[in-house]
Amino acid sequence: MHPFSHPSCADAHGSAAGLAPSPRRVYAEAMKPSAPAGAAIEIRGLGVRRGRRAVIEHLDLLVQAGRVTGLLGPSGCGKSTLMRTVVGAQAGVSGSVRVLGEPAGSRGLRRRVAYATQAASVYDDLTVRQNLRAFASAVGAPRDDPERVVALVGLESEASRRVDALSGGQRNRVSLAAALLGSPELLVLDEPTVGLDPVLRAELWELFHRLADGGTTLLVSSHVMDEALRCDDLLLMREGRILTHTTPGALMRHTGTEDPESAFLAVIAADAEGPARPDGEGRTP
Ligand SMILES: Nc1ncnc2c1ncn2[C@@H]1O[C@H](COP(=O)(O)OP(=O)(O)OP(=O)(O)O)[C@@H](O)[C@H]1O
Repeated sequence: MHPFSHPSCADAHGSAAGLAPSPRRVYAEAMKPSAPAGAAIEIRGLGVRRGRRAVIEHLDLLVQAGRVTGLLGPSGCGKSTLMRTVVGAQAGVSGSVRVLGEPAGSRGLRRRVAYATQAASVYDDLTVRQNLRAFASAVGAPRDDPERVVALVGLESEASRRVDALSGGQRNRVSLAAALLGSPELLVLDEPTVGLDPVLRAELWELFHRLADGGTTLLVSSHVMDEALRCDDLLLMREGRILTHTTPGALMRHTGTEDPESAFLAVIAADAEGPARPDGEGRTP
């Protein structure tokens, strides 16, 4: 994996065959995102145990290639665990997790997948440029790639500064820049916009979409529900489950709410209405 490193079907809700669809089924069908061909991440029957706890159980998920998929949910719901699983860095995993057509964590994915963790993994006693040169060499990125990625994350004026002299948000952007080295096909970014002001946050989301337009797949976590509106596809997660896999537009339309926070609450309420039916009418494509 890249040094950073590169280091669902959600619930089923439906009516019995031959009967008019229930409101819950209509809701579930409407919440399905558009499904362009090609899944970058395919997860079947995932379970993850951390210590004695089952943190994720029976999770199925397809993440479409070339899109920005947001993974949103409250603190402790399992976002980081799911991301670590996708990059092959999580122990205690059962089920099938395939990434770009290969088992998660395979050697063949080393340079194709990049992961930026919540805590910036950079050398404090090196400058931004020195950090990026070191990581570029580790992943076999082109020689001029450090300058390219520094510009992408808007850190040109800090490139000669030591990382320990940077703010928390700037350090995180160094980490993000490192993940961009070598132009990986899948970027897994754990809360990349934490600690950033609104302008920088908006710029980073623009960057994510530019990368996706160029064919990169991005899985981006956040616990700030407002960021949901910036994603192409949305995964709303709670207590180790994907409650729904949708798009921002469909989420707002079908919950009839005016803000993502209320929409999330509406999804939780709908989920609590009844048990899922194992009839394949899931919300995930
Ligand atoms: N090392 C660990 N050992 C045992 N349980 C853990 C460990 N790390 C996390 N957990 C538990 O796993 C669950 C999921 O944690 P995870 O870090 O994946 O959540 P998260 O949604 O990313 O949270 P946050 O937004 O706060 O980062 C939590 O209940 C947490 O307590």
